Amino acid sequence: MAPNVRVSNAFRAMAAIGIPEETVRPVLKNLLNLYDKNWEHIEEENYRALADAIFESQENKHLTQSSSSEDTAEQSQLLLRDKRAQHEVVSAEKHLRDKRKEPTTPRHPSRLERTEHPQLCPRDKTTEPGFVSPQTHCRGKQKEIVLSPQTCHSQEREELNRPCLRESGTEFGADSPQTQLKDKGKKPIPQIASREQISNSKRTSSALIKNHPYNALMKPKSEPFTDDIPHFEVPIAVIHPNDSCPSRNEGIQDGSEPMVFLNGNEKYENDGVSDIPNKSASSLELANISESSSADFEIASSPLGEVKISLNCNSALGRPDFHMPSLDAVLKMVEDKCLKSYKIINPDFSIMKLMKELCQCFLDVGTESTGEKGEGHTNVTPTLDSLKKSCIQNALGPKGSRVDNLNMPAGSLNCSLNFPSSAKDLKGSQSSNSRSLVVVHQKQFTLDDVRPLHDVADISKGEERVRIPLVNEISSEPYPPSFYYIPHNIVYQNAYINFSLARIGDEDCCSNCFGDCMSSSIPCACARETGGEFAYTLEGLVTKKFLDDCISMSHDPEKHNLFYCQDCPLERSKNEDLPDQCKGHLVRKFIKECWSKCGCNKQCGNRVVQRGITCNLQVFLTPHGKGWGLRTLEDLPRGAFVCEYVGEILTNTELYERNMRSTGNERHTYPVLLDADWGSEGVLKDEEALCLDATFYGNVARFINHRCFDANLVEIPVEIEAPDHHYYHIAFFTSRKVEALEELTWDYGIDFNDHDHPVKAFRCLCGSEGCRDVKHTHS
Ligand SMILES: C[S@@+](CC[C@H](N)C(=O)[O-])C[C@H]1O[C@@H](n2cnc3c(N)ncnc32)[C@H](O)[C@@H]1O
Repeated sequence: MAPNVRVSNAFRAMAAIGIPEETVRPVLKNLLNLYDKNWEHIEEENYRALADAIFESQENKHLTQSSSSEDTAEQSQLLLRDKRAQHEVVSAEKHLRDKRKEPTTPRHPSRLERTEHPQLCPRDKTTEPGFVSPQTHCRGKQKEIVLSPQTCHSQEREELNRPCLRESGTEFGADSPQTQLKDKGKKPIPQIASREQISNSKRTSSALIKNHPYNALMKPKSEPFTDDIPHFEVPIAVIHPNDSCPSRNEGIQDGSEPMVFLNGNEKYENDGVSDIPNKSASSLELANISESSSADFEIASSPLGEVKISLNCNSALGRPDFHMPSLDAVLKMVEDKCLKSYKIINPDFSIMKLMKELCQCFLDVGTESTGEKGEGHTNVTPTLDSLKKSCIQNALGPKGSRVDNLNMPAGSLNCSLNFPSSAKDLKGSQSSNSRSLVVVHQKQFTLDDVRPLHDVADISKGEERVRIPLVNEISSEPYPPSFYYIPHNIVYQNAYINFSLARIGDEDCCSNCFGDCMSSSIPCACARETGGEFAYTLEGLVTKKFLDDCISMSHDPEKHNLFYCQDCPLERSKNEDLPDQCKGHLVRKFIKECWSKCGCNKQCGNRVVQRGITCNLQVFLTPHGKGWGLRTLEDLPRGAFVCEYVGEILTNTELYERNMRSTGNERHTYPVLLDADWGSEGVLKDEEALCLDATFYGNVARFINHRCFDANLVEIPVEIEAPDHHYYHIAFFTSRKVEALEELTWDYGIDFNDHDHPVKAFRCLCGSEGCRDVKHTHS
């Protein structure tokens, strides 16, 4: 083969994995020199040697920040000689093949085109809103993590690993146990994947990244770092363990002596750090694991269990070319190195997880050495909780009093790791033992602990078109539990929703309409789903017939169609090997609203739910023990839209994982299953079997209390953006005329007599004559 063809082929192969020609060129040149123009070595295994050399040269470039291309070339040559034969490299061809594999999903037939669901049967309440997936098995699998011995420079950093979130229709990577489950049985992940490659792929196609083997490497967006806390910089105690990870090193730390160096089980003093100002072992413990003379690795902990990791790279000192690298770049490089050098193929691997493991190890070892670990009432919390505690600390005044209006941005749980002198004022949350190591008493810190208080003038914080005030006229209970107010649903992580315009066929939109579709004498294509008639009246209310049908479905589900999945996602996630039979899903009526591909305007009468809340609502403390509730401040006619049920969109498996992790008092709302139209989709994949959870992220609907039978709201599925019927909006409409100041209620569909249900139902205080919580009503 002619050399120029071979060069082009090499460029093409590298381009396929996202490496530009200008990056390839100098490395290829060096490689050819090194291999004496022996192309076979370069071409074998899909240019493995070349890709390897490029990655290493780039890593090296990051490390030294050498701007000279000659330097880079020299470094690549050096690296090439030292190249490890065992490295595995992404197969360029495979990657290219994967990239081409865009999933295509056929348009789903409209409801009218579909065949009717034949089976009729009594309703099973476990399929109702209020049903929480009952899976309970635990999947706490320990990861194998190998620490890279290579030195690197980093400032101290913390990251709070909040749940990964993305706006509906956008994609963030997976970084969760769910991914493990989802990817179960799939091929191992190729071991070199830069974050750029991932995000490039992401831009190419969200559908692609969904199924992309690299998606497990993508991490939730990092929180801002806290990187300049001077009192962490000098160690109080220094540990030199034999291991790189402080595993079971039974070192003894003596809190009465602030400067204690530990080497394995040996203890010796070091005067060099004894005069650290403003330090006290009771407020801060710090271990320094010095692996080599070139780098120090420090871990600090506070009495609250907060842990800070710091890497000091001595070799950087005195180098004129050194500049502070971006932490993201450092983390990315370490992840890449770990993946390449140590062949870590756990799809969940991330350097932040490794750091957290490290913190956990640090605390484990620390508390183990006190001899107090293992008692049922104590627990050393991992970094996440520690950080949260730090936030609480910041939220408290000098004597532990709450500081109102803590200025913490919504959407951020991150906070700096400060150790205020009042740390000890947090009585009950922690204690120090005689050696000043910290034992944190088991306390479940929830969102309530870390979120700022609500804005009583508008609980939506300006997110809605109307203000939604909060009042408490009956007790001193100050605020409802904290949550993030979101006006629109947000995908938690793995839920698959495709909002692409290309998927909306001509029969699913009215591109030829203009102005208000309702003013036309002939209903447009968007009315097709509702039998050729709009579900809304000219006044914007749900039509009587449509509303009656929906209310009847809610009251007497057994009189309506239930669809039985052949392979029910709910049962599948309970027991993958031997799933139970589907318990049935109610086939509900849909409203289909006009949307962006339609020619009408935003004021079109067939756009009600998407315009958001328009009536005046108020969150209030209910008088009879139901907690907070929602009421209207104005009279509402029958069929009026009140609000949507907004929350995180989770897959059924994710909900199961969440339920497994949640503690009883953490759950404030009921997840709602979006199973109304599962029958139209054939066998649903887990990422298509969706539900909403408004516990942590939600809107005002999370305050709507349950009422058996005669609730004044009814929920109606509304299709807006996605013609795929596994995703729709849940909208609440009034089922009758509601007067100002009446509490708004909704029938959660709970079967209070189902004592086998994994989620214990609350004691119903709805007061309805037809209350289904018979045992409690009559006791
Ligand atoms: C979606 S939340 C409603 C808002 C809630 N009351 C609050 O204070 O945040 C559901 C929870 O409210 C309470 N709740 C709702 N309806 C109730 C009822 N009819 N009787 C008693 N408690 C009720 C239960 O604790 C339930 O778990």
